[in-house]
Parts: sequence; C-alpha cells; structure tokens
Amino acid sequence: MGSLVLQNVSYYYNDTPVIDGLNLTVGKNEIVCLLGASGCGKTTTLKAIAGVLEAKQGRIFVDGQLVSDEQTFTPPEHRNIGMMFQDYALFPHLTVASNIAFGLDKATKLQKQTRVNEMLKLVHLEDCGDRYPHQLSGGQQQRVAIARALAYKPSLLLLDEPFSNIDPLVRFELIADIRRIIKAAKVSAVFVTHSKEEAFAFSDTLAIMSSGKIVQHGTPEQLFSMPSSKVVAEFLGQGIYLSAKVLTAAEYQTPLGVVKSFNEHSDNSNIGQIYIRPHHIELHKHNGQTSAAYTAKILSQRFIGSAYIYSLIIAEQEIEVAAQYGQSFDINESVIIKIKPHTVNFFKL
Ligand SMILES: Nc1ncnc2c1ncn2[C@@H]1O[C@H](COP(=O)(O)OP(=O)(O)OP(=O)(O)O)[C@@H](O)[C@H]1O
Repeated sequence: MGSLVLQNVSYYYNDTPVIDGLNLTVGKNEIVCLLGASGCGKTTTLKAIAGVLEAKQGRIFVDGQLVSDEQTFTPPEHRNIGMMFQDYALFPHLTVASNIAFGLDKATKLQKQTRVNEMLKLVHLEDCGDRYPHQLSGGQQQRVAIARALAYKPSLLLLDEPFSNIDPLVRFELIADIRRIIKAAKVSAVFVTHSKEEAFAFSDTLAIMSSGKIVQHGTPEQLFSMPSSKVVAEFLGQGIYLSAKVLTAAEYQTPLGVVKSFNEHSDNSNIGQIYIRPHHIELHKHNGQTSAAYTAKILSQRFIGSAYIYSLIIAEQEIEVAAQYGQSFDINESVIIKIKPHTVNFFKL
C-alpha cells in the first residue's frame, strides 16, 4: 500500500460535490502534485487528507492506517501529517529554533535540541537558530517552515501553494532546495500549485484534477506524451486540434497532410482529432514553392533570447511556434507548415 491512499473520496459544500469519488495512491517518498483549474477541489482534497474537514464518503489511509471512512475519523493531530502553506505561519514571537521545536512537545529538552540542530543543518540555516522570523528572507522563512513540518518525522507532508509568495527570481532555487530536503527526509508529499512550471520542477508525478476527480496520474513525461483525455492534453500544453482520419496504424490524414506517428493507433475508431503541440510544427521559408505546401501567415513575433517565437493561425486556431536556430520570418510572411512525425495523441469524436 502507498504512503497515502484515497479511495472513492467525496466531499460536498451545501449538496454541491467538490470532490467526487476521487482515487489517488501516493507511493513511498513520492512527491505528487495536484494540478487543475481554479476551483476544481485541490485545497479541499488537501483538507480532507489532513482531517481539517471530514470526507463525506470513501476511505483515506495514511501510511497504511485507516484515518477516514464512514465509521472512522482520526483528528488532524493524530494523522502524522506535516503541513506547509504559502504564508509560512511561523510564530513571530518565537526564535527559529523554538519554531522548529514547537511540535515536539513529548520530547526531552536534549532530544528537542538535537532534532532542532539536525533540522537546521538539513535546511542550511545552522547559524539562524536564535533569529526571529522577521530577521529572515521569505525563502529562509519557508525553509524554517519546512524544517518545522519535518521535525516530528511525519509520514506525509502536505504543501499548499508554498512558493507563491516567493520572489520569482529565487523561486526555482528554493523549489530545488525544498525538493532536496524532502527527498533527504524520505517523506512522501502532496503539493498543490497553479503553476505547471513549479509542478514540473518540484514533483515526481502529477495528478490532474477535473470536476472533483483525478483524471490522470503519472510522470510529467507520461502525461505530456500520452494524455488520456483532452482535459489533460490542454492542461499541459498550448496546442491545436487537427481533424484526423486514420489511414494506417501509424498515419493520419489531416488538413495539413499526412501526419506520421511513432505509436500505433490502438482505438477502433477511424475519425477523430489529433492534438498538435508547438514543438511538433516546423516552419519553413516559402521560397516561391507552391506544390502540396500547407501555409500560414505570421501574425506576430517575440524574441526569447535563444530564438524567435511566432504566432500564427493553423486550422483556425492560434498557436505560438518557436523558429529553429537562425531562422527568422517577417510579420505577414506566408510560411510552409510541416508536422514532424511524433507520438500522436488521437482523440476519437
Ligand atoms: N467553505 C466553503 N463553502 C462553500 N463552498 C466552498 C467552500 N470552500 C470552497 N468552496 C468551493 O469548493 C470548490 C473547490 O474549492 P477549492 O478551494 O478546493 O478549489 P481549488 O482547486 O483549491 O481552487 P484554487 O486553485 O482556486 O485554490 C470551489 O468551487 C469553491 O468555491
């Protein structure tokens, strides 16, 4: 059994379902990120796991222990779960060391001191034990918050938007740092964010939520290359749909010609749509050729340092495509569009 198992969990506010038969298993030492549109129920799911609210249906196991079902409700303080939220919630009148020691109420003075020193070392704040929170940067305060959450050796850590108040310039450094700390502590974690970039940088796996359910759970690569539904495909990338007819197991007829696939078509349907991401598209100079070429007009451009990104309309949908190194086009220029062979995501109609 995983470190955390949610089986058919539901929760509703005033009869409106917010979590609706949700299933999720988080393995030992796995960091999973709950991702989904605003209001899809991510924070409510964290609260049900923490025991801050009582799930109306289903079963929740933490480290193999049943903590919630129709007959059982283990209160938050007995679930052995650490929590970390965006506002750090450090006690301003306590030193860093006292903040970290706060949850260690059953330990002796010596045990507390030893654990606080271990935690300060883990988060690289050995010299800050006597400081107060206001004497630390936002990133340092967040490291104290994680030290406090890990001090009593929880089996699971819940993180709700922990990086959203951190300066964007240092955010990804802090994310790498906190990921390292969690991995060193060998704890499982459930992380909620709005940012795909944070999710990719911080998590081992992503669980995409929609309408109160997990619609797909897997590594970022699995979800990106083989999304199980349009919701997942659209959530992870800004692509376009092309109508598609299955020609052979690895070829599709589209309005932009035949698209070749690395994977075999497994569905028994013949008509549908394929989802094309920007990196599947190649732009080429027209150079006066007309034969069998599929073209589009450049609408706008922006420079990102290493390349130009061009905006164009393909199959009546706007998409941004990066030019290859050294390539450049003019606004309004007509360019040839080629779709590279790739692992095709086909969705039947
Ligand atoms: N106390 C409440 N009473 C009634 N409805 C609530 C309450 N708390 C949350 N909701 C509703 O439940 C739904 C899910 O809320 P939740 O906070 O879990 O979403 P979320 O996915 O975390 O959203 P966000 O990404 O915006 O933080 C929303 O529609 C929200 O309006």
